[in-house]
Amino acid sequence: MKVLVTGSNGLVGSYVVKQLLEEGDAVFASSRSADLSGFKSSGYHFIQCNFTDPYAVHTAFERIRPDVVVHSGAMSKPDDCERNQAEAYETNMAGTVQLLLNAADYKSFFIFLSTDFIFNGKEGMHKEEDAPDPLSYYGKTKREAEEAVMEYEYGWAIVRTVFVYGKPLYGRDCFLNMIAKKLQNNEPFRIVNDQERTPTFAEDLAKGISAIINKRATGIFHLSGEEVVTPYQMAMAVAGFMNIQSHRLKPVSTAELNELARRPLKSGLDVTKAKKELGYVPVSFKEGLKRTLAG
Ligand SMILES: NC(=O)C1=CN([C@@H]2O[C@H](COP(=O)(O)OP(=O)(O)OC[C@H]3O[C@@H](n4cnc5c(N)ncnc54)[C@H](OP(=O)(O)O)[C@@H]3O)[C@@H](O)[C@H]2O)C=CC1
Ligand SMILES: Cc1cn([C@H]2C[C@H](O)[C@@H](COP(=O)(O)OP(=O)(O)O[C@H]3O[C@@H](C)C(=O)[C@@H](O)[C@H]3O)O2)c(=O)[nH]c1=O
Repeated sequence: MKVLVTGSNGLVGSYVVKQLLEEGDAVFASSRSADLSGFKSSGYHFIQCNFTDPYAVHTAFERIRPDVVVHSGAMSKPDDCERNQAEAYETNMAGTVQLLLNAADYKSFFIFLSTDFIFNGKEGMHKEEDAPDPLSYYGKTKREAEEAVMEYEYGWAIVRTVFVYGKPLYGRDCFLNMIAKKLQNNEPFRIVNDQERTPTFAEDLAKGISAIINKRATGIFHLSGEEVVTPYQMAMAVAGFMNIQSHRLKPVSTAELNELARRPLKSGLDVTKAKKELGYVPVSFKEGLKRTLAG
């Protein structure tokens, strides 16, 4: 099976590529910049492509003729999206439409990575059918892209996930590694403690996406962890794992942190459907943390 994975230089894309290679698929990894990975297997191919460029996307699809597209590429920093709204729309919405148009030519099965930030976070533990109400421009672009995906005729799945963490395969640190470095250097850092999340271990997410591909499961799926924690609680778990009692991490409120993009306060996702229909079994946060930070 030939799978095109966009966003392969990112945290999520890197784990999806790894998982699919392990399963023996022909993986066409794609990012805007040059390949960061060290993947060497014969099933691995890299295509540098800006998916907002219609000609580049057309050429890539002509070459690959993918059976499946996993669209993980995005402008994924909510504050950047708030600041540069035209670029965020072009990347997250128009780029997704460009990929959908080309995927239709090859009747590829299309999987789109979306986010808990499409919800307003008033209730928390959202189910797939809950009404979207994004608070940030990032969330709005992802929701509009979801709506475009739902119009696709040849089989689609939308995977919503939350605060993904895992040992970086390459590329930038995840939140947990970033906190570990602050602790090691005894740096001061203010961390929000009134936002609830169900953080997602990247390996679990990649396995869930693979199950969707193998079952050709269509519709919306929530794939995240099951435990509700705040970023400050996550950071304290890192300190506990590292056995550091004295540190300069400080809990703050959302109002005090005063980030540019509004974030949902209660944003956990309910994964009951994925457990039932995909056999999705996420690890505990404790286990995910251990596997992220261990040697
Ligand atoms: N990380 C998280 O906690 C969560 C992520 N998500 C969603 O999951 C997906 C992946 O997130 P994550 O891995 O963290 O993202 P990253 O920011 O780590 O990676 C983004 C990837 O997208 C690529 N990309 C961005 N713009 C373009 C473009 N115009 N053309 C081609 N490639 C582009 C980047 O390429 P390059 O680096 O080469 O520029 C990079 O490979 C996103 O859709 C995000 O919205 C949802 C919920 C939580
Ligand atoms: C920079 C900073 C962040 N934080 C918190 C806010 C946030 O909860 C967490 C991580 O910060 P980030 O800005 O990376 O994450 P943030 O953008 O809030 O997280 C989101 O990412 C996008 C892609 C999603 O779709 C969401 O699911 C979600 O995980 O750390 C602090 O507490 N203090 C700080 O100084």
